[in-house]
Amino acid sequence: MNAMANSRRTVAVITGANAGIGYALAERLLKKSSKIHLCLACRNKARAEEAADKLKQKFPDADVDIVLLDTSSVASVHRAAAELRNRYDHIDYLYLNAGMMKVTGVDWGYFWRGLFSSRVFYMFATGEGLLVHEDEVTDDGLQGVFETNLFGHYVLVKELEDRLGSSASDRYNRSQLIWTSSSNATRKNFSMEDLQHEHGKDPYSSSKFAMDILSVGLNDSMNKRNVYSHVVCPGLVMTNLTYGILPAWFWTLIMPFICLLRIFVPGMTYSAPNGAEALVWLSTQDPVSLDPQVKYQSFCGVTGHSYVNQEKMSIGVDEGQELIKKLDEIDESLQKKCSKN
Ligand SMILES: NC(=O)C1=CN([C@@H]2O[C@H](COP(=O)(O)OP(=O)(O)OC[C@H]3O[C@@H](n4cnc5c(N)ncnc54)[C@H](OP(=O)(O)O)[C@@H]3O)[C@@H](O)[C@H]2O)C=CC1
Ligand SMILES: CC(C)CCC[C@@H](C)[C@H]1CC[C@H]2C3=C(CC[C@]12C)[C@@]1(C)CCC(=O)C[C@@H]1CC3
Repeated sequence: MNAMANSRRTVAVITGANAGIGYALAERLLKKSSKIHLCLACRNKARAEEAADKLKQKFPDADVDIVLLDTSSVASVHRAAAELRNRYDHIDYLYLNAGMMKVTGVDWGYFWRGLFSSRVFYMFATGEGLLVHEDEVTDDGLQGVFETNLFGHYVLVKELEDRLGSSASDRYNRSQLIWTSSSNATRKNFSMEDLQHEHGKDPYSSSKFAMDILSVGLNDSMNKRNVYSHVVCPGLVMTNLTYGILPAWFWTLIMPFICLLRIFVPGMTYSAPNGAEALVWLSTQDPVSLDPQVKYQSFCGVTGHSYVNQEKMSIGVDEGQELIKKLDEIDESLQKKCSKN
């Protein structure tokens, strides 16, 4: 039995919920059950309020609130976690969805070569090697993509630990961590020795692969407390993130081509509600029955119907443990730095 079927109120917190996939997820969860309490965890107050108002207009009975959270700042994550602990004694679904990617261009030479090669469909499905990335350093002194996509979320999970899951005896008090990962996550862009991807060319892919490893590690350490972690790949979705790569008018122009491409590349979900399919589906599943080594992908048929596909990952539990140890070290060193200042 999952939390939806429980009589106490079901609480879902979604990071990056004011736009794109996070907002579509919020809408779809409310459509499915008006009883769910949603908390939109967003970095910008005006954008968060606008999203909450829009949801309340569409679902007048909905129970929606906001919390300010910037995953690129550990201080903000601590404040948000304290606020969430204050408001809720239990969180059923924690969607770790906020994310960013800084792209300066598309490698069109690589694209055209790929178009006439055997890796053409893989290229469209993953975008591997097609984008030219840049990164920044945050006020915490960490790499921006790493902190925003992964580390800030990890600290949030740690800070909310006593609001997640339960003692093993109360089997209904389960929590699910649902991470928005990506098909772009590849092992070859990740190194335990360069966790923040200071020296590499694809910080986004690195952060998403680290997310896949982290999820496996969290299952190992948290399943006994009834906390289950899973990664999702929403496919290629038209959001502010993709409009940062190519303009909206271009994506609209090639929409028929993208829909046709679904014959070979079903991850071309295109719309945010389609992209949210696997995120919604996971909330309906008994997490105990799910495989921690599977990535849940939102797929779409040519006619536009979305469905969930499961892709086996190949990640060792030892890798998960090692990553957690390294993230804890970064967390401790930041805390030391804070206490000195
Ligand atoms: N679009 C796609 O094709 C794919 C997206 N994804 C992933 O899906 C997730 C959602 O992205 P998507 O909806 O596409 O993109 P959007 O840019 O539309 O949404 C991203 C959300 O994350 C928020 N966000 C960004 N940085 C921070 C931060 N530092 N602190 C808190 N919130 C932040 C944004 O807030 P704000 O509005 O204030 O900027 C926004 O709400 C990301 O993790 C992305 O990597 C994965 C695969 C494919
Ligand atoms: C004619 C067009 C379809 C050409 C577009 C080429 C590329 C810009 C895109 C092809 C595959 C896309 C892709 C992403 C970004 C845009 C592409 C590279 C992502 C990397 C976006 C973020 C993700 O998390 C995964 C996406 C995979 C596919």
